[in-house]
Amino acid sequence: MTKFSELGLSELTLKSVLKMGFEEATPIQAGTIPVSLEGRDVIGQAQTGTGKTAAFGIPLIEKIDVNNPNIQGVIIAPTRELAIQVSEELYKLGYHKRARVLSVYGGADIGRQIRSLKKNPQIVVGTPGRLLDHINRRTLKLKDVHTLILDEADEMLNMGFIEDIESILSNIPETKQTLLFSATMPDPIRRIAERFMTNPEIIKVKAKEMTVENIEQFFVKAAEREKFDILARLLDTQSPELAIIFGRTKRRVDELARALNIRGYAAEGIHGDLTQARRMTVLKKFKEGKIDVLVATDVAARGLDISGVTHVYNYDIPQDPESYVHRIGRTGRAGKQGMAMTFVTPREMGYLRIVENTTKKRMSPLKPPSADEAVEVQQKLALEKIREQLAEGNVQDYLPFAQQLISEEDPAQVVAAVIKLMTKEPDQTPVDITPEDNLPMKRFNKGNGGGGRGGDRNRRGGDRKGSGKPYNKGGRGGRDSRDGDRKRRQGEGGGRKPRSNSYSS
Ligand SMILES: Nc1ncnc2c1ncn2[C@@H]1O[C@H](COP(=O)(O)OP(=O)(O)OP(=O)(O)O)[C@@H](O)[C@H]1O
Ligand SMILES: [Mg+2]
Repeated sequence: MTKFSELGLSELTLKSVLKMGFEEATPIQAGTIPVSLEGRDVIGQAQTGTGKTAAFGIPLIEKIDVNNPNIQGVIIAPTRELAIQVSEELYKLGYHKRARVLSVYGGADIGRQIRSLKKNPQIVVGTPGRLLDHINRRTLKLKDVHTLILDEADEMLNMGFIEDIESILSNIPETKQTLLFSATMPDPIRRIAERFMTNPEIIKVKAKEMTVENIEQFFVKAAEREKFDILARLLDTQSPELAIIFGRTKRRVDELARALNIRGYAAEGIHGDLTQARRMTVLKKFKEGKIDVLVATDVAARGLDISGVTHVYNYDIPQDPESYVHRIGRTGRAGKQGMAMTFVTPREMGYLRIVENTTKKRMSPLKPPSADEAVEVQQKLALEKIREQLAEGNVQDYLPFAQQLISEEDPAQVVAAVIKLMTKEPDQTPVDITPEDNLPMKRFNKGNGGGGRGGDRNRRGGDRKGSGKPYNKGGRGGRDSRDGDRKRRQGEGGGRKPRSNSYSS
């Protein structure tokens, strides 16, 4: 175990790190911080929730010259919410040093961002589209940038952001240091990444499995039409503190959120077609526990660090193993426990095996609870609440009513009625969820997923222009648009990408 005090950090940075409550460096931090401080290019790979943000953030803060008012570090992240979160963490890491950090992302007032840029931030965290927009408007001056960081690098290269990233890169001095981090780094993507790095050191935290051990992983085999009732029962029996439910498409997310509301759950959806204001409100409510179920597309799969997420449900099995790793990684962070449940239709079992082969971890079959079991758990929860209230006392104001009821009725009947009122009974209100097709049967041979992405109903064919380069054939046009402010371009939308299922760990 390495303590932060042993990493040779400056006093001010160390003070900020300790103020954040970090004492011991996680393995990826201990592995990459010294190499990054030497100025080497680094590719860092470690499991979800193991502190990659500080792993790249600390060396960057160390390298900021606070007497230089110009931008010195640029961090690119695939989604707006992640850009905001990363900028907040960098702000904390640079708190005592007084490093100035700004986030820029689509869907927000560009005029205000331009005014903020004039206040001389030293670190800018942004989504690719908006960063490029600022470069084109000449509102982002990059001549003093010495560090470029790509968080979730594989995702951005995979998504068709490669052109944007190359354009951003061409505006940054060649002498810069480049750092790339992700929990997943498929070989073909890593090779692309290495193209724009100089002799990078690859630091991979060795782990038996690609997912963290403290997430219990289950699969639920169910027909498409059964999924929703099973989900509701699972929510009732597992009583998550906070849960994220991932759906395949935006329509799916909207329908699930609505259906959950109808059945009495405090749920809201988030996806790339919502306004940025709406996305932020929903996320804030979730973080504050005002809603306890967040329904999301993969827009929320990468990087988001929300404490209290105890359960992740994959209502639809993800199409890539990488997506699975990141989705379930929203729980079980920083050493906490988590549970992940993945629904799979009988015909999609092949996908489940591909995921397992990649993560090197088997999911256990989970028998869906029956309606009776779900009620029983809810009744027990009601009892528990009553016992807690009794232990707390402070019920004298209610005693006269209690005495009145008991004088009129059989006491057992009275208590039974109270428990019934407090029990969330199974709600059979019909809900409307459009069935999704099974993912297409996959033909795959060793090391190559090879399958199409035909199952995605929401494909936006022309999302991004293909560049003719490998891995950029329309990117993930079919998936959620991460940086939704970008102009839709004309172009091929094949969405096929060669994919590797083999990892060298
Ligand atoms: N050294 C540390 N000691 C204790 N907690 C830490 C330490 N480093 C980071 N954390 C906390 O761990 C959590 C996860 O960190 P972070 O979001 O950086 O993970 P990550 O590796 O980037 O995950 P992902 O792959 O999902 O992006 C955060 O809440 C962070 O504050
Ligand atoms: Mg991260």
